[in-house]
Amino acid sequence: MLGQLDLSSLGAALSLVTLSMTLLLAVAAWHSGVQTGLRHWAVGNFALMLGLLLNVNQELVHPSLSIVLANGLMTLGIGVTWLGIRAFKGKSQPQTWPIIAALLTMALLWVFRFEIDSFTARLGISSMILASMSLLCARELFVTAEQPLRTAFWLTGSIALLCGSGLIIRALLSLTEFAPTTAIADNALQSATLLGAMVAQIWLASGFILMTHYRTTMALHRLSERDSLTDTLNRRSLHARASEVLVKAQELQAPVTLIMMDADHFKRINDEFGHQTGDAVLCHMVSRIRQHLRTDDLLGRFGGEEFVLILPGLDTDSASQVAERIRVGLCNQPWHCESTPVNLSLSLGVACSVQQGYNFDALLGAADGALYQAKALGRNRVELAAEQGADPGDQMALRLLSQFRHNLEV
Ligand SMILES: Nc1nc2c(ncn2[C@@H]2O[C@H](COP(=O)(O)OP(=O)(O)OP(=O)(O)O)[C@@H](O)[C@H]2O)c(=O)[nH]1
Repeated sequence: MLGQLDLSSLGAALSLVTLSMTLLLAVAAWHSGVQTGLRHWAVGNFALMLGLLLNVNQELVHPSLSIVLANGLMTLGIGVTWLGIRAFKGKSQPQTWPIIAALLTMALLWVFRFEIDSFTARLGISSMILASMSLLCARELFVTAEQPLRTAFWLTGSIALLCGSGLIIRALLSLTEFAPTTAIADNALQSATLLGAMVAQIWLASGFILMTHYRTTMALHRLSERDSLTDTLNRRSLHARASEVLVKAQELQAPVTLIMMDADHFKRINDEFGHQTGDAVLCHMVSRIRQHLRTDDLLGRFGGEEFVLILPGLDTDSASQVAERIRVGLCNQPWHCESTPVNLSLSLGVACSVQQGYNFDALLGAADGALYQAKALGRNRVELAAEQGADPGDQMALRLLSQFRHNLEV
């Protein structure tokens, strides 16, 4: 059936599909902003389109020259696409490689046209070179990435792999009786190549757009979840994620501990060293805290210099040890502002679900009370939350004491 398809109609359809995909990628690249790779893919597709056009309309230029030029352009097109994948992944750009590959293809085809005229050799060589380029692209795409980006990477990689495999089969078939006698002869192998190229064009362009779309969506999601200065969870996402952790823990009847932390006398640091140093000290503080965390722990910024830590699976005793390690670690590793040490300490309040229950706000309130107690008792210390039902009058007295001490010390 494939052999009955009209090659020039297929060629025209392929040219139209390639042109459409090139335009689609060019429009996407135009508005791509910081997204790297799309411009390469648009340019690569353009070169590929010119190559395919020349290949199926050999009368446009001298037929023999046409085949040399067409394959050079197609090799260059896939090479630039490969550069685009590397740019998308933030890898180096060996710009000269696609040019060298294209020149090599043209030189070989020139030899097998003008020195030794062998159509079979030309078919085999061009198929093998294009197959190698496609497999190089596939290799760059089979990477471990966060979902859903990995799906887009692997989907596009699978298409590149299929293209490469198809071209290898084409090279092998060129040695058999399935080989066409000329490039423009209506033949099953030629029709299959053009149909395959058409489908691959659509899938590859869609794969690249999907990769860009998923990466943008993931970046936006991350921005909406994180505090821009410290890259910890913001208050809203901390609340949402902590609530999920608490629901799961309640089902399993496992403990969860919440630690509320507040930098001591942070206003002094701002006043003495400036706001910029204050910002750097906050980032330093977060990186020191992170040294003591496991992958499942959640760290969020609750207010200016106030942070909340959720420790799933830890009871009061184990969590207090973590809190103490964080406190001591920060005291021992001050931030340096032009070789002057900027000493910083933390007050921490610890509340565990075993005593306070699994409600986020209740845990937060209890840890906040313990934090005020730490502040009132002189700062740079860890305090445990009072048992549920403790006298609220005591809590109020502690807050007043803490404020009084703060006012005296400032
Ligand atoms: N540099 C910087 N400072 C901040 C940021 N957010 C809040 N602050 C400052 O943190 C300081 C907090 O001051 P206070 O609430 O008086 O608390 P404190 O000086 O740490 O005293 P205690 O908490 O009582 O030990 C204020 O000066 C805020 O301007 C920030 O993102 N960057």
